[in-house]
Amino acid sequence: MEDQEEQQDRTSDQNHKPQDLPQVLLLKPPPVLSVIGEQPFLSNKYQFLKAWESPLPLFQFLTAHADSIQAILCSGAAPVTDDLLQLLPSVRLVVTASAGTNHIDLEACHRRGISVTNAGNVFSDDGADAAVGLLIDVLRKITASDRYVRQGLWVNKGDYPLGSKLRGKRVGIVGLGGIGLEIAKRLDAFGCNVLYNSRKKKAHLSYPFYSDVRQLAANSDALIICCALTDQTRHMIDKDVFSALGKEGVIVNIGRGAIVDEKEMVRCLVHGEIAGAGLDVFEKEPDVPKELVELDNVVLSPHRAVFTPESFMALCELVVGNLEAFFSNTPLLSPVMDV
Ligand SMILES: O=CC(=O)O
Repeated sequence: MEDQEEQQDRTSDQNHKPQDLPQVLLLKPPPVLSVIGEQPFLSNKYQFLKAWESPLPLFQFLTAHADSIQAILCSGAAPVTDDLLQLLPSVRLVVTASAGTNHIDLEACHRRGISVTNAGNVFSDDGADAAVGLLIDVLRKITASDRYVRQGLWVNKGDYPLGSKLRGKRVGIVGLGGIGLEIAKRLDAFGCNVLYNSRKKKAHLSYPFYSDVRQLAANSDALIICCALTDQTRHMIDKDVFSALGKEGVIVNIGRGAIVDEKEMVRCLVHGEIAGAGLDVFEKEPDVPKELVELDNVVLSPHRAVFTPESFMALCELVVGNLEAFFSNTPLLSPVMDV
């Protein structure tokens, strides 16, 4: 026999015709949807409107639904610009399925009274694991020596050159947010000396703070970039930072490609002005400068540092939680901006 409460719930669900429900716009499928599927996101409080499934040109599609779209679910693949928001006057919430918010015009959201949520801390562990993994890989030449063995060079050419020890290294973390703090914890356990640069000194932490990223680089053997991409941080890791890091220095970037002056980084790597790099992010993804592909002291990864099925499950709960909170007028779970 069917549970009576459930039957009542279903009856009340049926009273909402989908066309009556407020709509959540998706311009492109965020990666979490492709991995987890749509089922966990379904609700009787809102309806997903998937732009890519419509035969209409985007502009027409958006104007047709302009009054009913109250929220946008986005990811880095589909920017939320002022022009887009201009077309959608009923939008009051932007939920991004990412930690980074550089694809959202935050100033326009603020001006238009639109709240924004992100992935909060759900990616912190995986992001930190990947960052430390890339650092160890570059220092100990793990994927490079894997290639050496697979190509039969161990037999033909002899022993592979030694890598460098992690313990005792001075590692400068650029951006001590959720991911940066998890990186610091892991590096503590590996016996590294952690130092950091951040917007502000964290009063409760004893790691040495450097307000100038060049000074941080000058005192570090490796730099790990995990800050947000903003107007202030774009190309912050430049020629001067690389020269301060020096010939033995290693850079790891799991933040955003454009935080680093990529041309300059490639030049420094090609000329041996820094020792190596572990890179999950690039300026023009998915394009990776061909020089990097040819360098054995560079480890490359396709912007996957923070993604695991487990982190996607947690993200799914958070996204649904934020949408449910918004539509039931309760506090958002991971606000970046709550207006
Ligand atoms: O890069 C991934 C994210 O910002 O979540």
